[in-house]
Amino acid sequence: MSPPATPAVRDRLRIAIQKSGRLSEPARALLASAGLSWRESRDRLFCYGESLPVDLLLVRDDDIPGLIADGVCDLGVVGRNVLLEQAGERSEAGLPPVFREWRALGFGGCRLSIAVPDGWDWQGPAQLAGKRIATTYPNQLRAWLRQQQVEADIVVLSGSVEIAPRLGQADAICDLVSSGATLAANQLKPVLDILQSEAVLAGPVQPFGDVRAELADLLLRRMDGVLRIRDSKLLLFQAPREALPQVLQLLPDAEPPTMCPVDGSETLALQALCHGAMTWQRLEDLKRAGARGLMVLPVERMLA
Ligand SMILES: Nc1ncnc2c1ncn2[C@@H]1O[C@H](COP(=O)(O)OP(=O)(O)OP(=O)(O)O)[C@@H](O)[C@H]1O
Ligand SMILES: O=P(O)(O)OC[C@H]1O[C@H](OP(=O)(O)OP(=O)(O)O)[C@H](O)[C@@H]1O
Ligand SMILES: [Mg+2]
Repeated sequence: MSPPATPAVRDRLRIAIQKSGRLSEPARALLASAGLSWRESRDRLFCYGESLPVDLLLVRDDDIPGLIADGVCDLGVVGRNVLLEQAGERSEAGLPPVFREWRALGFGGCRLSIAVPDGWDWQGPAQLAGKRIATTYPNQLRAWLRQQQVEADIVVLSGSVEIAPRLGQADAICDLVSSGATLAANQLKPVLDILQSEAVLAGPVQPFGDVRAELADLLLRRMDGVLRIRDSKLLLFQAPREALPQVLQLLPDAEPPTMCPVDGSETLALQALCHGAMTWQRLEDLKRAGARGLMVLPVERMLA
């Protein structure tokens, strides 16, 4: 691992995202929603920013924290699991922190979990004492074992961790779990989560000392706007004035609605920005409460 480089003065911001994999498309979609567009290079490893001086570097996700540490990239979209693992590696090596989580991005959700063979009668972490635990996340596992005051052997693997107990390489594992299907297919059960992970925007610990600070601020403000309304919907409908209390009770997650009378009648036309899920059940409840002509529209952007 190279020492942190003094960040070069640059007038463009460079963001690293996963080239291909789980975080690749959602990361691009999020950045595009924040108004970024790019001219793709032929090798598709570098995309030149057209709408703003913000370029993309397409890389393996594991390389992203190191690229930030080396000052090659300014920001990156990476799983919290990867970011913390590499932060742990630096800290074990006595190196100062150089990257950190700037924002949680709400996709790529998974857990880093301890899993044991189905047949184990799980009593708690003390049961792992003296056992071999296979993982690709040795730094987080080591820190967690230390916290639990449990001494166990960490077997570091580069992949296919779930098969280790069946191959006799380990007694338990510590790996990413989402649906749990991979564990089940390998006769393992999750017993403890040591990390809740999701994709994050990672950036340097030290603020940028040049024009990149303004660019990063602008990008963050836009991303926050996108994240805030990602699941929001604009609800349009009409309702008799007398039904208003019941209708509004069904919209606790809405911004104060805009209302206007329809042709001087006792009917109101309403427009409400709702941040929670707009399920069929909720629409049916609204209709029962007196709402008519309900229309649910997606919201693309919002400036606070
Ligand atoms: N089963 C899962 N469900 C949801 N998210 C996951 C799952 N597995 C991993 N992730 C998240 O997605 C990130 C990227 O996973 P992916 O499998 O695409 O990475 P990879 O195989 O290491 O890719 P690369 O080729 O870039 O190294 C993980 O670091 C984690 O944050
Ligand atoms: O709980 P689940 O929904 O089954 O997901 C968990 C699996 O997903 C990831 O593997 P991936 O499919 O990316 O394979 P890889 O680790 O070999 O890249 C992770 O390493 C687990 O093995
Ligand atoms: Mg990887």
